[in-house]
Amino acid sequence: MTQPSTITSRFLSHPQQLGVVAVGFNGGQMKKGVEAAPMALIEAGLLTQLQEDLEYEIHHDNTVHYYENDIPAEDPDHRNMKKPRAVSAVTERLSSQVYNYAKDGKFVLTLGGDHSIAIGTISGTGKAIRERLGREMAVIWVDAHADINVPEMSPSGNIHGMPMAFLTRLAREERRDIFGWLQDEHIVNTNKLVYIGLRDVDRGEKKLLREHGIKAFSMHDIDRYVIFYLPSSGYTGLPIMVLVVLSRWRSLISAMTPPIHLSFDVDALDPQWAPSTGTPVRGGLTLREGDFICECVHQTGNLVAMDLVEVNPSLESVGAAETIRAGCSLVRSALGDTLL
Ligand SMILES: NC(=[NH2+])NCCC[C@H](N)C(=O)O
Repeated sequence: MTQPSTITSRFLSHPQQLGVVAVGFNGGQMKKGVEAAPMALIEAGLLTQLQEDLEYEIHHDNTVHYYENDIPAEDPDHRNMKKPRAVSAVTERLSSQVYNYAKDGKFVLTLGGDHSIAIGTISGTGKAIRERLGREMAVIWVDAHADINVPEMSPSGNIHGMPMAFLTRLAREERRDIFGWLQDEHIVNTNKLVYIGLRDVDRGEKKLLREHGIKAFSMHDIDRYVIFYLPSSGYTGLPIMVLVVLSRWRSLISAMTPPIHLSFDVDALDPQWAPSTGTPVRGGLTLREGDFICECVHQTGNLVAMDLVEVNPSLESVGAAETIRAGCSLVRSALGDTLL
């Protein structure tokens, strides 16, 4: 039915080896259920598909990590952050789990969990890439939200809205137990960050994106290419968006020759395709557009790691299965599955 990827990986020494980390963590936000996503994705057959159809050699401890022993009993708010010590301890542990796979030149796939876990995954791959290749990694963040709130300006205090602020050092904290463990080797340069799919960006975040010249393709950008190119062509919307965004993207990506960590929040998809998520926002990507982004990123040959986050199977009874299926599809596309 399918076959392994034909794309040559530019940065992995063992591109067919897949390190998988299953992170059942929900402490970056307040809704229960997101911790069940890794098990739901695995039960839906994701790892089997990667192994059997795409011929990956899976390295997984067959455990969903809930990090119970890392979560402190007492965790009062700090600088407007909720559960700061828990998120810090879990992401610190996760960072070394991801690093251990990435340092061997394996691809690392992390199944979340809420998006706060990206503090762990991206810091772990970033450190390994610096050590292995002596270069900085780029991050493609596909999401309805920018998740770059500095704690004081966050409207919710939920850390899943802040990971990119800590990872770029726009937010800093000296306390070791509250992200003070993040070192230079873990950090992402703001000029190596690209957003896709944004449509719910807080006021303070908009200011940060502007001030730091952070590249972002919002849903407006995706719509614009469709509308501009539609009248002059016989194609329907999607292929045109594909053509235009692809060409925009190709140059962006070749300019961005660094290794890429793809952090995909399922809420980048429209709730029509992925309703079972904690902070859904209407007007998002179709499933095909999401898959297409993943396919393009795979085709660069630069991809070294992927996170899939914010699937929450308990929020919707009917929509949960659909959201899980969409999540599986995104991961397969990023790992080289093709339609033909
Ligand atoms: N990963 C997510 N779903 N993030 C949603 C963040 C929502 C809002 N911007 C906040 O900071 O609270």
